[in-house]
Amino acid sequence: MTRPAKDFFAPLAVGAPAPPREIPARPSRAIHFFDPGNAKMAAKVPDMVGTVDVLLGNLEDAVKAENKEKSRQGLVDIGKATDFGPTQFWTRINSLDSPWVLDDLTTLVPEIGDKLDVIMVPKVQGAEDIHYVDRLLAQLEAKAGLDRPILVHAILETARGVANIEEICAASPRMQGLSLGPADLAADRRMKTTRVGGGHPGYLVRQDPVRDDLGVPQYDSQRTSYQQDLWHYTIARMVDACAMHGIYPYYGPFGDIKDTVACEDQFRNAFLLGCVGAWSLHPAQITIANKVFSPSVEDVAHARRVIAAMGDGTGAVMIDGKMEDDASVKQCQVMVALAEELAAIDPELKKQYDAISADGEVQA
Ligand SMILES: CC(=O)SCCNC(=O)CCNC(=O)[C@H](O)C(C)(C)COP(=O)(O)OP(=O)(O)OC[C@H]1O[C@@H](n2cnc3c(N)ncnc32)[C@H](O)[C@@H]1OP(=O)(O)O
Ligand SMILES: CC(=O)C(=O)O
Ligand SMILES: [Mg+2]
Repeated sequence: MTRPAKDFFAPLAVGAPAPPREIPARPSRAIHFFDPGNAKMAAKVPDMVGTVDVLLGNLEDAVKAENKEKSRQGLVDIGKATDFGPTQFWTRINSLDSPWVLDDLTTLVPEIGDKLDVIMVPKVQGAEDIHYVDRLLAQLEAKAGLDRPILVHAILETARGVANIEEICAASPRMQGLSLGPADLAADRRMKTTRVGGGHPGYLVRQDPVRDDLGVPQYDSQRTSYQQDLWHYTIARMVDACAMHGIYPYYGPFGDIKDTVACEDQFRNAFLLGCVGAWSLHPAQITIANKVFSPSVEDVAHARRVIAAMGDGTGAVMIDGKMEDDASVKQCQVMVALAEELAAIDPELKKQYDAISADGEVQA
């Protein structure tokens, strides 16, 4: 059950910081996963600061059971030693039914709670999971004397989690966003796939058969087929639930690291539908996410042109043969606002966007 409005923003423990009234729109095009217990990966973290929007120390799946303590301690060491500058610092804790999660939270909050921006909670099933984390975080924050609340991000990776999506988003003012967990979700739904995200060649639609002169279908005729997106439904639900609650949706992992082309396509589908970022499992995927989740110069130029032409934003104008009105100007404002947020943290993008005049002309 949701708390009544008068209590929704009250701290859940005496001395805990006040929960946020609004979740800031911090750029998070790539949430880059690393195992803090893996010495080679951990050594790369300081140099990655500033090159990626989010660095996430992963403690859950992909960390072997025998290495859980080592990874947790590695995360504490990295958190203490690193100045994260403009880069956000997140972690993915172990699942709430695991033997490790309590130690994850009771270690991380006192040790590096002042550095952690967001805690990602896997396999969230419903509001009850967020309520548990919310109260425990408040108690730990109060005990540690933190003055800033840690935000919470839920991974949707069970059918129940997807069915309860709205209540999960609404469960706490700490809720920062949702990620798709396609691998566990596929298993939980009993989908017949064996991949970590991405498409499947068998999930397609096929053109109707050609008919002969008598109208008889020629089933063995050449028929084009089009692969479909397995994740469209879930991402679309996530986008609506997040937009309704003022929080942020993310595509999750794309496991075929070598298939950079399909990764870019999958990320772009998510970007176009409304996601703000995706996960990166390997350094090569940071470049892809940064490219895809940054609006192109052409799109920003067009958006500025429409905004300039629309004056106070009402009425209708014709630009390049297309009707623009109040609704298209709002889309253009979304594009320009994102470009401005990204320009503030990405000097290369700033240079590109600065070359676009207020009325959409691109200077050479
Ligand atoms: C379904 C889910 O839950 S998804 C989320 C959980 N999964 C993860 O977090 C996986 C994270 N990524 C990884 O573990 C690794 O990238 C793997 C296993 C996929 C591939 O690792 P490798 O075989 O070492 O890849 P590769 O040889 O291309 O690595 C090149 C270099 O990048 C480093 N590297 C690879 N992945 C990462 C990473 N995520 N972060 C930082 N450095 C990395 C490697 O250590 C290697 O360093 P070196 O040049 O000093 O030797
Ligand atoms: C992202 C994740 O944890 C999954 O796909 O299962
Ligand atoms: Mg998972």
